[in-house]
Amino acid sequence: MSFITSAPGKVIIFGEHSAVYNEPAVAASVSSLRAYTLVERLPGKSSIALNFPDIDFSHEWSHQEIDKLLNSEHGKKLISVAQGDTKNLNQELVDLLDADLLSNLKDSFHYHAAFCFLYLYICLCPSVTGVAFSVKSTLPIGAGLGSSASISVCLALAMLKLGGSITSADCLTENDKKLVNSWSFIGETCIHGTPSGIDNAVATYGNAVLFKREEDGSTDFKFLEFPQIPMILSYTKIPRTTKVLVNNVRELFNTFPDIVKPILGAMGNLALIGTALLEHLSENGEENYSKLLQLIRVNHGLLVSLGVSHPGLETIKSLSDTLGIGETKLTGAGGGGCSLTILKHGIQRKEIDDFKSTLETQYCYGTYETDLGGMGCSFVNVSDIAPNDADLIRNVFTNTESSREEIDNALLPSTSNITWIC
Ligand SMILES: Nc1ncnc2c1ncn2[C@@H]1O[C@H](COP(=O)(O)OP(=O)(O)OP(=O)(O)O)[C@@H](O)[C@H]1O
Ligand SMILES: C[C@@](O)(CCO)CC(=O)[O-]
Ligand SMILES: [Mg+2]
Repeated sequence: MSFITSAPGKVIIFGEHSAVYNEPAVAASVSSLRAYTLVERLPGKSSIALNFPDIDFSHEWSHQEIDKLLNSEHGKKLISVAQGDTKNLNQELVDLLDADLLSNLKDSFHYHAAFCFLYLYICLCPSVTGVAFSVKSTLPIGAGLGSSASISVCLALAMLKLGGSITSADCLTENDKKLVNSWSFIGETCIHGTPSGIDNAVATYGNAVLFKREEDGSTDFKFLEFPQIPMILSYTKIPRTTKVLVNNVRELFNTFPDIVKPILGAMGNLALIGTALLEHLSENGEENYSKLLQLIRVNHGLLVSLGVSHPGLETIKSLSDTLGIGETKLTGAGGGGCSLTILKHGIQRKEIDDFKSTLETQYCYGTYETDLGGMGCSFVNVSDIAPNDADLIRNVFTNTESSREEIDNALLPSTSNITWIC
């Protein structure tokens, strides 16, 4: 029964934060940055173990601890209600998990990851015991590239398989992906409270989407096709959490609704106009491309007005302006984390390298060049991997120090020997 699940990170091109207020937004998966979850039997044990080496956290719940919850009348009732609701967390179940299974973790940095894991486990495969889940990711964590959504998708897919809701062997069906998307939304809700659902939708389906959350909590999205856009992702390494930033915007909204609503509405319009430009990027000579760049600048300005930028992000923006290489906006929740610079046409490699090396040497920031789009969630059975490769993979999951290159060589769709099922 050993298998691995995987899901990509994402870049929001237009509409972070406004997406939470039901405005349209555009995002694409990042093909080279992904999370992976290895699911294996725990020989001779009946506990449930989670191993999150990226955040230096592991935990094991005994069968007895979990059974106490599963066998109580109150617990059974709450679980059955929660199993039927993929829009909201069941607060009574959350309180029970907090009091019983998460009490030692409540105030720790690890709480939200453990909470996401446990809520999904209790809803999706509570009778499965004697299993270990190990999560490894090449995404920077808490950086705006959807690390929380990619682990939520990996865990939801793994647990839906273990619980028997997903049985497909050769490909994931539309219905399978719908289940993964719905339950990873619940995982995202555990981690950051009020997600729009855009990050988990992109991590589930891959590609690029125009996304909109509706008033009733349902979501609507359309896949977009556009050519690769030359871009650089810069990572300030300034930590922040999406939960806090989304809450800060909520407070601003509540204080000045008449001011903040039109800003969010402008972002939504910008995402729609940006979509039309992306879909016709190579038409009208340079006109559509330069309009796209203008919209990137406007979107960043609107995000600054909501208070979700950071001096570190402004450093990147001001360097890209000074060098005249393109337009920069923060991406994801902001407050640190990453920015996205879309390069002007005709920029030379040397100019890009100057930009990157200044950020890396003067500010110790990281940079990524990655294509957008590509495969969403996927899985592979360990029995279908050549024994040598399987050893390499186990190493990656057990060695807390494994580098991005080692993880990519062992697991990344484009560089490993694995045939992922998607
Ligand atoms: N590899 C990982 N291992 C364990 N937990 C992780 C991992 N990646 C993400 N997480 C969880 O997700 C949290 C970060 O999620 P958060 O939403 O704040 O940032 P993000 O998803 O990286 O950025 P954004 O939401 O702006 O795209 C971490 O604190 C942790 O709880
Ligand atoms: C800030 C936000 O809009 C994007 C985070 O990547 C939150 C969300 O949409 O869930
Ligand atoms: Mg997140």
